[in-house]
Amino acid sequence: MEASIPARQTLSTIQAPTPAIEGTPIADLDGVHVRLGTREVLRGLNLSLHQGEIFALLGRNGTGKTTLMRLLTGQLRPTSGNVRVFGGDPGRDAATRRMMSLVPQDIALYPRLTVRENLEIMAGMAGLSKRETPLRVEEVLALVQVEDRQGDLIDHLSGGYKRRANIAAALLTRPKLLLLDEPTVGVDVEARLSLLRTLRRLRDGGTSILLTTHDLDEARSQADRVGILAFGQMVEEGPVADILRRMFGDSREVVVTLTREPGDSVKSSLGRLGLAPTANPLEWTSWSTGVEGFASLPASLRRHGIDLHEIRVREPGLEHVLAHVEGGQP
Ligand SMILES: Nc1ncnc2c1ncn2[C@@H]1O[C@H](COP(=O)(O)OP(=O)(O)OP(=O)(O)O)[C@@H](O)[C@H]1O
Repeated sequence: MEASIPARQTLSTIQAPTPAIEGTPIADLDGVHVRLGTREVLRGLNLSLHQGEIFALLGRNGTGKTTLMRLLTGQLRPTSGNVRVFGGDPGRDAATRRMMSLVPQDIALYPRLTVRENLEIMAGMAGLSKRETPLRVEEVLALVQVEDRQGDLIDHLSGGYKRRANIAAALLTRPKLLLLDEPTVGVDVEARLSLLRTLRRLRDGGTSILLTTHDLDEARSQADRVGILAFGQMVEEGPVADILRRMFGDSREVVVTLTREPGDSVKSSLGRLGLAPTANPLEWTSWSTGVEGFASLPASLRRHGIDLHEIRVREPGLEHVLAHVEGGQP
């Protein structure tokens, strides 16, 4: 069996340089370092965001995704390095900050007021005039499709509707860059699809969207580009298909499921056949670039007296990318 890829070291050596990315940059982070307390959270991070794209920021808990958002919104200044958004410094320029909105993970609305009342108050706080407020409120209610619930108290809304109302508030100022911290966490499938449709509509209208998510399927299906944050840097960045091609080429993961947990001698045999253990003691994996690589595997396992329950071939996905980059050295 061919087990060529992806031992971590092998992968690092086959990675090609990131190809040039098209699109008008609207935000640039250049060599950004951030120290919080004794921790160096970001260590020379580089990132460009483009106009009219959905960019999904991925990475384990605590890797600095929220920190990066706070840099973009100017709530946090870098310890060193440069942050430019729409040509300005968000830490210094109020005009730059007004061009973007952050949708936090927590619902930032008054629970005992209706959706409409919340939006009217937020419009006033954002500096919209009394004359333009009603029209803009109507527009954002329509954009996030909460018109039918505008008279309900926030407290009485489901999680999905609360999220939509939260996004509606962020859209009052017509931001050119919308940042969302885990927008779909804890909402049901229907609400999630509706939220994602809203984001795509905004993107198609020219808004740039940066969102954080731990949902890899969502990132793959919705984002024009993803960025993977690990060890204080953007370790991978680009369209998912490009990252997968660059990292895995034609390789596919072969997953072997055994009928029972292997003992030491069977484990040695599996290792000799090029299979590596996974977190599930019944599952062993290898990588192969062609059918020939695994077609003979069932017979080989039988010869070693190993009972096979199932053999599957999997396309590489973002979970493989994350496992690879997060297993690297800081
Ligand atoms: N004020 C602070 N002082 C010290 N450390 C901090 C401070 N704020 C955040 N941190 C640490 O910085 C790191 C990055 O935090 P951040 O919230 O940006 O991570 P994250 O990727 O958004 O995490 P999650 O996925 O859990 O939301 C974490 O280890 C966090 O504990």
